[in-house]
Amino acid sequence: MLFLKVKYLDLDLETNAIIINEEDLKGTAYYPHDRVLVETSGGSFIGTLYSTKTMVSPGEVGFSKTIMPMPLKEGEEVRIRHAQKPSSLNYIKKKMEGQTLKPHEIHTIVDEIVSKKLSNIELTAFVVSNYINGMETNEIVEMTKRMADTGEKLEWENSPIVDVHSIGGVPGNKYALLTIPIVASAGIIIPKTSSRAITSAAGTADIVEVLANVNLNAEEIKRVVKATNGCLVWGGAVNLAPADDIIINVERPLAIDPKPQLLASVMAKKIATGINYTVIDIPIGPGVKIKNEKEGNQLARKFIELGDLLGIRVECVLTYGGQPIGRAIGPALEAREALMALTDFKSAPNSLIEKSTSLAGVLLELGGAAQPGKGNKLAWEILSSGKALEKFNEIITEQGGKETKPDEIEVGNFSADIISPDNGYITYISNKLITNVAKEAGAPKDKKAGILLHAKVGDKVDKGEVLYTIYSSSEERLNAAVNLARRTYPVKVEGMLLKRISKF
Ligand SMILES: O=P(O)(O)OC[C@H]1O[C@H](OP(=O)(O)O)[C@H](O)[C@@H]1O
Ligand SMILES: Nc1ccnc(=O)[nH]1
Repeated sequence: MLFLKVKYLDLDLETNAIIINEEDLKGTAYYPHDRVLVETSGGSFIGTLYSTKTMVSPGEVGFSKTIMPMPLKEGEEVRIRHAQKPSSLNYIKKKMEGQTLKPHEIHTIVDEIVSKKLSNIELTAFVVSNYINGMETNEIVEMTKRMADTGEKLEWENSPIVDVHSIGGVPGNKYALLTIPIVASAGIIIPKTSSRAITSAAGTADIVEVLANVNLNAEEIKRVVKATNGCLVWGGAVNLAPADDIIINVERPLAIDPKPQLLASVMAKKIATGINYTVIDIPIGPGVKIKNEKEGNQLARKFIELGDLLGIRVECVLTYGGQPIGRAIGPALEAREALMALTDFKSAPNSLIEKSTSLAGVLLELGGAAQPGKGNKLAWEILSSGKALEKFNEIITEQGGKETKPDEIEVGNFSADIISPDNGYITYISNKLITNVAKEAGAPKDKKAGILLHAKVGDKVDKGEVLYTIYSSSEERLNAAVNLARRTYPVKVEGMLLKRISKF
C-alpha cells in the first residue's frame, strides 16, 4: 500500500490517471498502467497508475481535477492499493463471444461503468461487442432500466409531459431548436435533453450551447420548464442516466452508435426525465445510422416495444436523411440557420422547416393541442406568426443566454470555398464525408467550425461555382479540412451523361 499526498495537476484528462513519482514506485509491486484503488476520506475510486520524473515530487500523487469523482483537499493523504479486476470483465468477454447476458450481469456492467471501475479499453470492448453481436430485447430492457436507476430522476406535477428525440446521424440535424419552441408555445410541457455529438459534427447540446448554458442541474431544468414549458439542455450535465455520457465518450472516437446502446441511451434518458410520450425521429439514408426503410421499421418496432415494457408511449417517425438537413453543419453555423428559420422561415431551407414542423405537428397532436391530422398546420402557424421565435428567446434567456440575431453569431475567421470542377448537377452529397470534413475543420469542439452548403442535391451548378464553404477558427485545421475535401469529394457534380463505356 502507498500513502501519498494529493496534488492537483493542470491537466485535462479523460481517464482516471493516478500520477506518481517513479522514486516512490522503486522496490514496490506497483507498476505503470496497473489498476489501482485510491482510498480517501470521502470515498474511493479506481484509476490507472502512471509514473513521472517531474510532474509530482516523491510523496505526492497527482490527479487531474477534471476527472475527480469527489472533492479532495490538496495535501490530503490518500491510500493507494491494488484494485481487483472489475467483476464485469467476465461478462464483457461473454458478450465478445456473442452470448446472452443475464440481468445481474448487465446490472454489474452498468454499475461498474457508473462507478468508473472500467478502463476505456474494457468499455470499448463492451461497446464494440454490442456493435458486432447486438443484444436481445431483454438485455436492452435491463440495460435501459439500470442506466436510469443509477442516476437522478425528474418528477413533474402536471401531465402529459411530451418529448422528441432523434437517433441522429444525419448532418445539420438542428430541428430541435425549432420543434421545441413551437410545441412549448402551444402550452405543452417539453423538457428536452440532448446528448452532444456522437457521430455527427454537432449534437443539439453543442448547437444550443452557442447561445445559452446547457449544463443545467435538475433544479434549474425545473425552473426553466416552469417559466417557459420547455428547455434545451445537455443530458450529461444532470445526473440523469449517468452511464450514457461515459459510453458516448468511447463511441465518439469510433463514430459508432451500436443499436442496443442507442436504444438504451435514448430510452434511459426518457425514464429519467419522467416523460409520458416521446416521438423518436429515425433518419434514413446512405451514410446515416439506418440505411433503408426496412431497417427503420425494425428499429421503430424495437423502440415501441421497449416503450411498452418501460411504460412510455413511443411513436416513431422515419425521416428523409439522404443528404444534410438544411445547409449548415457545425454548432455556430447550425445555431445561425435555426435562428434564421425562426426569424423568417421564408429565408431558411425547406428541408429544415419541413422536418421541424412535421415533428412538432406529431407532438402537438399527441399533447392534445391539435386534432389528429391538424398538427402540422398548427406548427406552421406558430412558426410563421413569430410565436416560436418568442418562445425560443424565452428559453434561451432562462438558460442564461441572450436574445441574438442570426448575423450576430460568429463563425470561424478562416474559411475556404470548394468550387465545382465542372458544369453539371449535384447528384450526391455524402453524409459521412461531409461530416468528416466538418470534424477535420474542428467541429464540434471548435463551435465556429463547420460547413455551409451553397447547393444541394438536384441543383444545377457551373464550373467554378462555389459548392460549399468550410469554416474554422484555426488556419491549420482549415487547411487539413480543405485537403480532406479535395481528396474525398463529399459533393458530387455530374453531367447528364454519367459515363462512356466502349471497347476502344
Ligand atoms: O448525430 P449524432 O451525433 O450521432 O447523434 C446525436 C444527436 O442526436 C440526438 O439529437 P436530438 O437531441 O434529438 O436533437 C442527440 O441528443 C444528439 O444531439
Ligand atoms: N445514442 C444516442 C443517439 C441519439 N441520442 C442519444 O441521446 N443517444
